[in-house]
Amino acid sequence: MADESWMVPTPVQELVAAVEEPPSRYVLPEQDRPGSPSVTKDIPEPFPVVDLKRLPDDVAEAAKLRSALQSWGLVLVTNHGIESSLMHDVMDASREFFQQPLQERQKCSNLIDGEWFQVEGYGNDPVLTEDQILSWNDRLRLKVEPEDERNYALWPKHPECFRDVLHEYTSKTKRIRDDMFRAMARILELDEDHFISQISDKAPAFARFTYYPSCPRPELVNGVQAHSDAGILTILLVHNEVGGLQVQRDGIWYNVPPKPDTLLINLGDVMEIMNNGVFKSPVHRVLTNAEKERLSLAVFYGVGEEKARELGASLLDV
Ligand SMILES: O=C(O)CCC(=O)C(=O)O
Ligand SMILES: [Fe+2]
Repeated sequence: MADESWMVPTPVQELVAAVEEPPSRYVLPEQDRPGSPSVTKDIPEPFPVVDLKRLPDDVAEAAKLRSALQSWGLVLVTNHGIESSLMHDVMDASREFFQQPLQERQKCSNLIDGEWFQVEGYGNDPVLTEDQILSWNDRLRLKVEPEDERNYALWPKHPECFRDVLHEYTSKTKRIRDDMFRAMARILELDEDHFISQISDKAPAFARFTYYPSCPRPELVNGVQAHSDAGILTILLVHNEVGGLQVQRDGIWYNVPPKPDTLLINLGDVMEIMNNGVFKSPVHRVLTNAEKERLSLAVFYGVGEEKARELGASLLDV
């Protein structure tokens, strides 16, 4: 039988302990490496930070949001309704999960029979071809919406609070999603419920916890390869403000500065289609770091397959 072990790489967390250099499967072709030859800059100040609670009544705040979504497709939000203690709790729970021995983490594995990828669970993203360049991260991906489709068998049992904390966190991010929908509809002079009414109660959402171990040669690899998110919008929380996220515009990569207690919201491809391209779905990537590990939690909101098909969007992760 053909050797198909390439389909199931060793978790990066285990790899780092064993190698001094990233293995060739992680090394980017020269032209795609961070910093070369493309230019990297810091996002020009002031980077858009929007107060979510003030959006409905404050024209200046809404103008900031419009400009951020038109020029970057992403925005940092404050006053979003998630207490800083809950932000810490969800990240601590995630860190505790990744700190467990491999055998424990694999109880949530995204492989069926140790071989076939499923969309949920712990591991790496699907490896589709033998020459695919791998990303320097391990992740845990869980369906959080609709709630009755959660597969709790894949949710970590340790730490014990994991389930409750993630539930509380995602019930709040859903409210943020809806606040953003209403704000975008108002900006576009549509009925306030325009976007909300198009999204069914059965629309899916996934939480993705990503762990980026520190990398001995960050200039050779990507933490996450360049991509745009497929769905409607993504709400991102980064632990301890470790940088690394970059967004591309006009061929230039810009560093996105993380800020304490803020969430980063970026739009996805389906949203770009739904608003006729006024607001962008940004191409972004994550770089690694020689000194620090990085931990993030992204909650991806989609429209569901039926609506995506109607809109002619890609059916992946919607
Ligand atoms: O970890 C991050 O900062 C972003 C990850 C990301 O872009 C993704 O998972 O789609
Ligand atoms: Fe992304």
